[in-house]
Amino acid sequence: MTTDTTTQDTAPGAAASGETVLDARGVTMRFGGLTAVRGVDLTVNSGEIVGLIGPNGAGKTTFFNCLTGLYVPTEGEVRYKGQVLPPKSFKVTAAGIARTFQNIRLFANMTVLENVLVGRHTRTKEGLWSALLRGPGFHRAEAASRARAMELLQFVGLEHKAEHLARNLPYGEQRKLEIARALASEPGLLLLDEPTAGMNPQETRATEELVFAIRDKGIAVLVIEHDMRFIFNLCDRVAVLVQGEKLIEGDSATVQGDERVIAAYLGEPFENAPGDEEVAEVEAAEAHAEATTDAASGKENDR
Ligand SMILES: Nc1ncnc2c1ncn2[C@@H]1O[C@H](COP(=O)(O)OP(=O)(O)OP(=O)(O)O)[C@@H](O)[C@H]1O
Repeated sequence: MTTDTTTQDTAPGAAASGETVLDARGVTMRFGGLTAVRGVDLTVNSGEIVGLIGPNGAGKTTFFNCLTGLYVPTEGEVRYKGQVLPPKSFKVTAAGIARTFQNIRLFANMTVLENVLVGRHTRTKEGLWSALLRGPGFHRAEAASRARAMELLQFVGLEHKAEHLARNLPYGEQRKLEIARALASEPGLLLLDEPTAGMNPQETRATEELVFAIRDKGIAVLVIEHDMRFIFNLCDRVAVLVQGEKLIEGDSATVQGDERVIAAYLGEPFENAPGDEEVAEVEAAEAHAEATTDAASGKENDR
C-alpha cells in the first residue's frame, strides 16, 4: 500500500481545500412508526475525515443510505458541493459520492481487476455502439480504464492479485478491494461503513494508513466504525448518533470526554439496579450450578 502522502496526484473528483463537500440538513428517515434518523445535520469539508459513531441500531447505516440515494429521506435535504442529490444511488455515485458496505458486496466470481473495472462504469463515456463495434475509441477507453484500475490496485496494495478471483481473497483484502472499487468512480467524498469490521489489529492499522492516504489525495471521508481507537486516531471530527439523533459533534478529545457519550455506550445505571452483594450471590449460585452439572456429566462419562 502507498502511504507516501506527499507525492500523490489529486483525484479528478477532489474538492478545493476547505470547500463544503457534503451538507446534510435535517435528515429524517421513518420506517412506518419507527424513526431511525431524526433531524440530523452533518457537513463534511474537503480535506476532512469525519467519523460517525453510535451504539448498535443508532441509525448510522440508515443515515448513510439517505446520503447515497438508497433511501429518500422522509424529511431533510442532502447537498453535494452545493447541488441537491438525486434520489438514485447510481446518480449519486456519478455526482461524486462513493461508498463501501458493512457487508462486503463484491462480485465474488469476477477477478480483482474486473471488480475495479465495474466500479469505473460511471466514468466511462463509451456507448453501446462503440462497445459492440469495438472500434479504436473503445479500445483506447478500455486500455485507459485498465491502467487506472491497476493504479488503484497498486494504491491499496493489491496489484499482485489483479487476476485472482475476488472470492479467494482473505477477508481484509476483500475490504481493500471494496475501497479500490469505490475509488474507481473518482469520488470527491468516500463513505466507509465499518471498514475494519472483522480485521486483526495489523489490518486495522493498515486501513488507517490507507484512509489517511485517500484523504491526502483530496478525497473527503466519512466513516462509520465501532472501533473507537481507530475512529479517534483517524478523524478530524466525530459525530455521535444515539437513537437516531445527533448527540454531540466535535474533535476526538471532546467526544471521548463527554459523559453523555460514555453513558450512551455503557448504558446508564438504572434505578434499583442490583448492588455488589446481589451480584456476588447470583455469581455464587451460578458457580454452584455449574459445578453440580459438571459432576453429573462426569458420572455419565464414567459409566
Ligand atoms: N429498511 C428498514 N426497515 C425498517 N427498519 C429499519 C430498516 N433499516 C433500519 N431499520 C431500523 O432502524 C434502526 C437503525 O438501524 P441502522 O442499521 O441504521 O443502525 P446502525 O447504527 O447502523 O446499527 P449498527 O451499528 O448495528 O449497524 C434500527 O432500529 C433498525 O432496526
